[in-house]
Amino acid sequence: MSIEIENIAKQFGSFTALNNVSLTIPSGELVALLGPSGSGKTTLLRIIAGLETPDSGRILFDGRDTTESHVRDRKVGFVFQHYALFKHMTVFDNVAFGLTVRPRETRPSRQEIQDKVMELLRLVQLAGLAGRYPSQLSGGQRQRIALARALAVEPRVLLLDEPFGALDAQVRAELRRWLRRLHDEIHVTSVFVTHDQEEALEVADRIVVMNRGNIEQAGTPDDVYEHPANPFVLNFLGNVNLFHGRLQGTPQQGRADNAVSYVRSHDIEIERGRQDSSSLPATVRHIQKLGPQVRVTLVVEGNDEFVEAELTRELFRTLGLQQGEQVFVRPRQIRVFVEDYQI
Ligand SMILES: Nc1ncnc2c1ncn2[C@@H]1O[C@H](COP(=O)(O)OP(=O)(O)OP(=O)(O)O)[C@@H](O)[C@H]1O
Repeated sequence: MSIEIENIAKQFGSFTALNNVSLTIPSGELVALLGPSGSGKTTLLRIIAGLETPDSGRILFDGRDTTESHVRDRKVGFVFQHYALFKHMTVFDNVAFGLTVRPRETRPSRQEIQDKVMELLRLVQLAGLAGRYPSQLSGGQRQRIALARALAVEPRVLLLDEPFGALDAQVRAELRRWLRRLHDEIHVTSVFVTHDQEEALEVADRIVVMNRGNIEQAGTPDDVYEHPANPFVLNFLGNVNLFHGRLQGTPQQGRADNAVSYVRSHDIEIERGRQDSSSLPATVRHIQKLGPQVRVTLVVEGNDEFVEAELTRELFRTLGLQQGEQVFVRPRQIRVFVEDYQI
């Protein structure tokens, strides 16, 4: 089912949580709402769900206005960060819950419920744990059960609010790959909230970058990463360096005086000798090893601007860099934005 978000605005007192937000989510897409804390992601998700009422604007499901319809009638499935499984019920009963509480006329038979729950447990790869209680599961398993429970009622839309937020990094990474595969199987239109750019880039068909109640950009992961619409998006999707009024002789030459050049840390090359005028002399200030990567902080000569470069360990070893050394930095890919924008 497609979702259209039309001019949604929401204030909390004098605070603008959503500022006339519009967005179309095609049927079957997996969309990430990505943004810093307080940018309005959860508020938008709750409005789509019908848990919150917008001050103005409409939400359409398959072209039909849902603004006035009750949460119950929207056929929305939810998964939240903190697993809200019923502690006193087994995994089986948790997943069956949405079906067993249906009024008698629409409730499936006992056998149908049994088949459906077991099918869902197989889908989330936990068929062997039907008899366990939530306290006997790991965090990742609980989230998969929460997802099976949300899917049991065959939602037309699945909404996930930081579903893996409370889990450790490794489980998170596993679960997001799993969610992607699951979505490829079931194709239910899904919207998930995250502040983790890696999660959004890896999982989503489309990323909606939010900031202060506005949508900064919506596009495929490649789009937003390769063609960020503004410095906010660029900065939110990776470490960047700013160069104010430097980098003469580079492609942005001749642009406005207030133009600022942005270069991602992994697009900064470090050279032993100066190749041409696009290299800037710099001193190595700090070296930090981060697993397979090495982050090198440098100070560009002539001003006090710090530049961060990210290199592979291999390249770092080849260069044999030492703290305090003089080298040259060359920005590989430069993006220029006129400075009327605050990150
Ligand atoms: N019921 C409420 N009453 C008052 N202010 C609220 C309410 N709900 C949200 N807000 C405020 O609206 C802003 C947006 O909140 P929201 O939860 O949508 O942000 P978010 O992008 O999901 O952030 P996070 O990643 O921290 O959950 C926040 O500043 C929050 O404090």
